[in-house]
Amino acid sequence: MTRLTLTRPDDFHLHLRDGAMLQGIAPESARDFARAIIMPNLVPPVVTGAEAAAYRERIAAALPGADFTPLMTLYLTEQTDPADLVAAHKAGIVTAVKLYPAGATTNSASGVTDFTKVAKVFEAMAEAGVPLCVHGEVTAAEIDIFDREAVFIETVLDPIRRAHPGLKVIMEHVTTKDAVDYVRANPQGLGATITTHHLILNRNSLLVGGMRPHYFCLPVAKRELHRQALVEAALSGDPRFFLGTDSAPHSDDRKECACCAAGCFTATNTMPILAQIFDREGRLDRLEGFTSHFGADFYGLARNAGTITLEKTAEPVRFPAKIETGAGPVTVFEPGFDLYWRVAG
Ligand SMILES: NC(=O)N[C@@H](CC(=O)O)C(=O)O
Ligand SMILES: [Zn+2]
Ligand SMILES: [Zn+2]
Repeated sequence: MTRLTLTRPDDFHLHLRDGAMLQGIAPESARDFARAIIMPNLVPPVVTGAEAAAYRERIAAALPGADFTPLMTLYLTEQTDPADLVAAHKAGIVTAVKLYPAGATTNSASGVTDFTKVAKVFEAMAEAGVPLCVHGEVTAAEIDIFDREAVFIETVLDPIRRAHPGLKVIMEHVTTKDAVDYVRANPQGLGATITTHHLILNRNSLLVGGMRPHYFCLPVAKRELHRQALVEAALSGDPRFFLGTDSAPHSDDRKECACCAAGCFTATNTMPILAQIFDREGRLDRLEGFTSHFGADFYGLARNAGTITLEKTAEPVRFPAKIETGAGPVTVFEPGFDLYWRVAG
């Protein structure tokens, strides 16, 4: 197959940042994607309905004339007001709520430390049908960074889901076989996003031959067997696994330094990379479900009406190495193999 027309895709996990960075990188997502779940980890974070509405306006202003709908999230804190959250959801301002364990990742200092303090918020969300997006890593210093997702599932996520069986949960950017198995074992109200880069990277990619800051993200890439489990889940056609790129731009000066920021920037070339991966595995027929149907279905959103067409090329396709922004250059994710797919329109 050399041409493939798909329902326009959605990105169910995206960082657009703010200010000059937002201006520079938002068009990279709006080109291929119709909608995206916008992460709220700004500095300071987006915690109220009013802040989400104002952020949505700034995103719209950065994308004049674009056919792109930002789906906003609130950053859950121990002070979150359930009434404000539910009202913002009812008003169509907020689509979901994001849980960051305090200190787990970039800009997560205001996250939750004591999960019993947000029980009332979870109750209100379950009642109103507001989904909870979860950054699933524990942060205790004694837990090895490669084990943090698996330990989170057992010690935090599973207890929350048992206490609030009506809560719809999305495990964001899953990186382990443990997470894939947990989703499969729990058919009710549980989904997971998979990123583009975690389908490609294992921990060797990050560390062998020198440290690669542009491959450093959180949760960190794991052993090869985990990457294989993610590829298998993404290609399986199981509708509980869908695309959330976690495209997370940082300017090069924040990546190429002694203590580099976590995040891979994949907005520019995600669709060609995914086409290549699905094609290589002989499963192009499953790409549309993963990128354009399953996430919308899980969130209870209508599927997009528009389409995009992907085209297979004879020669490798070149992408810009960097996107220049007013906040500095941002390096585009380099998959480590030639790409023979491009978005034709
Ligand atoms: N994924 C990352 O490595 N970084 C994200 C935060 C996140 O999604 O955890 C960011 O905001 O930069
Ligand atoms: Zn995260
Ligand atoms: Zn993220």
